[in-house]
Amino acid sequence: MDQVFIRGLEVDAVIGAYDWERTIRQRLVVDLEMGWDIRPAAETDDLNLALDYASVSRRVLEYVRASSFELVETLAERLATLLMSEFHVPWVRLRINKPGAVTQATGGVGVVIERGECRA
Ligand SMILES: Nc1nc2c(c(=O)[nH]1)N=C([C@H](O)[C@@H](O)CO)CN2
Repeated sequence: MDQVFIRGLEVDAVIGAYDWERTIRQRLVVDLEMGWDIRPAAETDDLNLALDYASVSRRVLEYVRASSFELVETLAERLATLLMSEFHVPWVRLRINKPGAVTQATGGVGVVIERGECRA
């Protein structure tokens, strides 16, 4: 299946399991790959038939900024559910990187999840 992607979406949120983390905002970086048949949009050159990466980005930023979960796992699951229900995305691969969490992990730490069905 075709994909629409968003890479390196940076947003600050309350996220963390420890008491000190509940009082600060920390940087998260979100990467999304979303299954989407791009042919209807390509054939008509019509944004209404495309999965609008700008709209998705705005919604994800709004949701993450307002969230305050302890685990990146919880945030990842909620975001996947949101994308599938609000944007009718049939399949999503989602990475949440919390780059400041482990100083020695220079590439960051976090989770990658895939949800939904990726039809061929
Ligand atoms: N698998 C996870 N491990 C850890 C998480 C998490 O969300 N998922 N969170 C923490 C702490 O909040 C950490 O980021 C503080 O530095 C530890 N491990």
